[in-house]
Amino acid sequence: MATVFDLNVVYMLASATSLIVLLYKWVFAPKKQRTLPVWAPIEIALTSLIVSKGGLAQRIYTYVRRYDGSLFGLTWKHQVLVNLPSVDRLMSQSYHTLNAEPMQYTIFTRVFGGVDSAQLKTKLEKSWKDLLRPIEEMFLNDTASTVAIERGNAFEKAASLVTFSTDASQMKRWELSAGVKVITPDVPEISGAVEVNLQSLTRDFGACVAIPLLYGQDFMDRYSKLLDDFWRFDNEVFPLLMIGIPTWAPFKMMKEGVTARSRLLKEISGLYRRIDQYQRGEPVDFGADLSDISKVALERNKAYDRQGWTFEERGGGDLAILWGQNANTQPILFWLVTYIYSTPGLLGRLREETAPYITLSRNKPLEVESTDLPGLFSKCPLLKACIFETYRMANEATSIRYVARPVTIDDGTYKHEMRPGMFVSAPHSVIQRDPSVYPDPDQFIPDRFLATDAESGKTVARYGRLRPWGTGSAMCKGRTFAEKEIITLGTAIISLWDIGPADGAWKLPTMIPGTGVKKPIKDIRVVVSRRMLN
Ligand code: HEM
Repeated sequence: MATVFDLNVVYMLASATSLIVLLYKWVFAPKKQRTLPVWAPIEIALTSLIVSKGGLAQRIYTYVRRYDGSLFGLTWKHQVLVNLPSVDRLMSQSYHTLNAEPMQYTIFTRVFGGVDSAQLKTKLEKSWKDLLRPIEEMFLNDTASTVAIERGNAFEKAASLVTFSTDASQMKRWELSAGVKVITPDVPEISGAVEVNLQSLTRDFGACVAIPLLYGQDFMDRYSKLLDDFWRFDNEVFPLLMIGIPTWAPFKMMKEGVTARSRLLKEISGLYRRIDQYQRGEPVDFGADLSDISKVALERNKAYDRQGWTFEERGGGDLAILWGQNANTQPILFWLVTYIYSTPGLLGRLREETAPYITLSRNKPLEVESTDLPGLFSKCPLLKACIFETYRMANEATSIRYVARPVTIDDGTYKHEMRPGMFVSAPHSVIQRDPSVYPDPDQFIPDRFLATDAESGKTVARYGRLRPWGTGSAMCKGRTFAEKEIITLGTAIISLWDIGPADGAWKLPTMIPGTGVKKPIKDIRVVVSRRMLN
């Protein structure tokens, strides 16, 4: 009897063990699949939170994690590298070892509407470098990015940041979602005042300057819902899709966001159809004017064409670029403007610093007559420090790579062997609110990024440990343009406008995680009036 019982137990244990082994293999075993696990973004967010808060949660996590040292994560498939000292060196490995392309394919198919298939994967692999090259040529190259910024006419547009109009047909595009309320009308000698939603106004203003540089003015004018659709997609469905929530999930936010994405995809693929007609010398749909379309879009169309991308696929491929160009830059502009106006004394210091590089008209209303953009970009350390401090407060950059070949991570006293098939992520923002790195981390203190250059003795802004653009060879390809855009638009706004809180005192909104840059939980109501020179 006892033997039968023992055998039963043995059989049960054997079956349970086999089941566990099978399940383990199914969940954790190496697979050929080269997409980021859906739970990895949650693991990155939770790890960053737990590690920055410390305490019991961190002790438990440290105990149950799979590796030691700077590596956090429960499975071999994905590891989060927290404050790894050698992270820059590790991420600078060639793409044969650490590859960013599988991550891009993941976002492309999970978020930007690409339909996962072996053919699409091959198309992306074969086109990836040709699709990135034109972006590097326009957005990373120093001269080309300055030329692009000049073409954007930001100072001229900024003179109409608010038009003091209540008639939508007379308003500028960036005012349309800003809840404009005219408080006092604008007359020649006394500036009017309008109450607006600052986030909406600044981010749409930035998008209206940037998007035509990429896709031409006709695209903006033809697609009247572009900005609403873009922000709805970015704010509402991007994070949900990234963690694998299906597009059919029955809630309003998903439904509306997916509809907005469908329109974006349709409009961008329509644009690429027109670009294709234009390049082939065929009649262009609607007789659209494509004379100001960027070389980026023209070159990308040729790259898509070489690998036989359909126009629908081109729509998804370029939604990624439209998103990359705007999703971080415009919210950073909003936070920068908010911090400049709400930090006592800062506006005056910045107006003084930037004054030598802009000539203001003495006429009313105030306008910028001429600018010295190279001077603005290279000789305004305080403004740059303000932008760095804004990144520190609001930006959450992460570098995610696929391990394509075995690699050893050098982690001080530890050495970790990473095997092909896994993903590693470096959330660079973990230190951004650490008081041992940045004293008074919740205060906006731009001067912390200023230093004296040992050779020239001049004051310069230095990034230090901040990594807003990620790191390594897949670091942001739009960073030169983005920084110049933020400097230019920020300067244009502070030179021409006074902005104050609508209810008498600045109260900065709580920040909530976004898709890179944090969002305000609620927009801020402000009063905008013309700057009056004495
Ligand atoms: C403040 C604005 C911006 C921020 C904070 C930002 C940040 C980032 C970050 C953190 C990455 C990932 C880097 C990594 O994996 O290590 C990235 C990638 C990228 N960004 Fe930006 N970005 C900004 C603006 C732009 C602009 C204006 C463009 C222009 C189109 C752009 C294009 C790209 C592209 C193409 C990549 C992928 C690079 C690759 O995989 O090789 N970004 N960006």
